[in-house]
Amino acid sequence: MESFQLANESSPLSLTPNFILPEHKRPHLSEVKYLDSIPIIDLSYCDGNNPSSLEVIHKISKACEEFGFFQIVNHGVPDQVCTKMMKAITNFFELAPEEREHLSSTDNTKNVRLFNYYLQVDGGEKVKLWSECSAHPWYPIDDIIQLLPEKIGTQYREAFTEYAKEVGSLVRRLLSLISIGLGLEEDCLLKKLGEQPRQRAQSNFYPPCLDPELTMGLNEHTDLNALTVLLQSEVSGLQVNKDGKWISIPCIPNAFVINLADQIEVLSNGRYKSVLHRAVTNNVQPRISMAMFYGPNPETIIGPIHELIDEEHPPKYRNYHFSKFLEEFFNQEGTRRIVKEVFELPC
Ligand SMILES: O=C(O)CCC(=O)C(=O)O
Ligand SMILES: [Fe+2]
Repeated sequence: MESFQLANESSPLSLTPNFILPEHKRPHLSEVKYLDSIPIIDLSYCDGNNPSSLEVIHKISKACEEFGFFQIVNHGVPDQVCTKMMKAITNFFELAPEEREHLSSTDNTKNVRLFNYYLQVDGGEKVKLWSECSAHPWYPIDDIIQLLPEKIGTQYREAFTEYAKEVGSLVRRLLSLISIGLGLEEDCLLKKLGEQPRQRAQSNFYPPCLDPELTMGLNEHTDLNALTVLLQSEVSGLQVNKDGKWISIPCIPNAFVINLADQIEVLSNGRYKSVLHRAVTNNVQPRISMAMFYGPNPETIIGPIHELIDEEHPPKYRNYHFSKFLEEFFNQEGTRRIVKEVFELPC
């Protein structure tokens, strides 16, 4: 790949000191585990109340308790819909910097924006992360299309419209399987997350880096929404924290990585986990991922679901408007965010 230039920079990306993390923030790649990974769940025979569905629900429930993450195969989203989406994102990040720079903004209240994460390290200095991210809502798609150069606008519109429709159905299906796994009515989580959900897409581009040990693509974080459906290119880089150790997530063609985010941890009263994950860089190939975030509307009240509270399981979190959660999340920009903990009740 030719050298990459971040949209908000004036020269091609290189490993200058403002990208180099202090020792204790580095990925320490030699300590990462490559063998045990998150469960891979086949959704082929999972519809209605047949015995194989119950088995799948059980696997999902176990994965949600133990890992907060799983991959799904045979999920019903046609391969070509995913391929087209990946191609459109690739073309987007291949635009010349001057064709993307008008999208670049540090204002995190902007609906559509291109940005580069940073980490505030000791002494207040900002270290940039080795990635560029583009975020926009699922609907209306015109919010982003009108800002894209004509030559990729049509392609992006077609790819994303189809992709968002498919992922939307998949999310509803997953939310019902997860609800059943929690012993709830199948539409419980969908209803709790409410009308007009906050649905945002984020594509992440990680250019190759000369020394992946010195940089991070995305710093460790949990997702702030309820459920994330992640599509990744055929290059690994995603790592999930399990019992304090980082494990690498293998790339499986046409699979999705599903991760539970903070609002499901709260709704499930801590039974299902929203787990720390991060993306590391590599020195060979660029990597692309797209996260489809599904969360509540800012006006929605989130708190542990009544049916999941009893004497043995007292509420772990207080109820809050999701807007308060968002406010706290954005206030912690640049740090290793600790957001859901702010809403925890004393035990
Ligand atoms: O690139 C990845 O695999 C992870 C992306 C991610 O965690 C996110 O966008 O929240
Ligand atoms: Fe994430």
